[in-house]
Amino acid sequence: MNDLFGNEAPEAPEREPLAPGAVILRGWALPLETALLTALDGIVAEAPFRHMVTPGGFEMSVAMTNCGAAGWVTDRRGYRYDGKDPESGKPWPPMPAVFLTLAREAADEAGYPGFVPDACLINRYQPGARLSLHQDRNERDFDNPIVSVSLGLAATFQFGGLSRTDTVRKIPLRHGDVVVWGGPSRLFYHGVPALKDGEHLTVGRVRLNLTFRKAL
Ligand SMILES: O=C(O)CCC(=O)C(=O)O
Ligand SMILES: [Fe+2]
Repeated sequence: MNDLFGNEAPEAPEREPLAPGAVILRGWALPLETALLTALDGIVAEAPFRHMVTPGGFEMSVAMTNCGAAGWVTDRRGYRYDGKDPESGKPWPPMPAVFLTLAREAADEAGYPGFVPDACLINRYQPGARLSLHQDRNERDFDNPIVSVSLGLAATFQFGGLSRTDTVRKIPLRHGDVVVWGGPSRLFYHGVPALKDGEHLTVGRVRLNLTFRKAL
């Protein structure tokens, strides 16, 4: 929206209810864009993106890395959180302050005050990459919400219910959007169908997604 002088006025981010306990905060991460992307570069320099293998032996199309005390990993042995990057044997890079602030403030805005994540899974979708319908359930307890930040190319987010066969809503997620789900929707099925090709002005030909969890 323009102000009286014809300048872009900073708008209050839109809050879009998604399901009981779940909300989309449109553009919530935009003010932190540069700080987030700079911090991400530092993480990826230490712990590069890699395509992990599912317990069933399939290579994931989404490339992943982590920061924080715990990182989500998958291999032939299963899905789990691990304090160390299996590629390097070293602890995952620490969670940057700007990540923590963003996650805490978004959770607070969504009605989950006091959220202190110890894990941030970083997903990189190149055109064609997808994440099939799943629940986030490798965390120790489900009292804390999931805070999910979208950067770069737009994607469709599928959000269903507690059962895999529940009706799935399809919501476009764009650069800077944040989705928070917890409470009654903490274990709702969700996924991302194949990413459409495109070019994002600052991020390039890719979508990045950060999911903040309290894993331990
Ligand atoms: O990329 C997304 O928007 C969702 C990511 C996700 O569900 C996950 O990493 O568990
Ligand atoms: Fe997920």
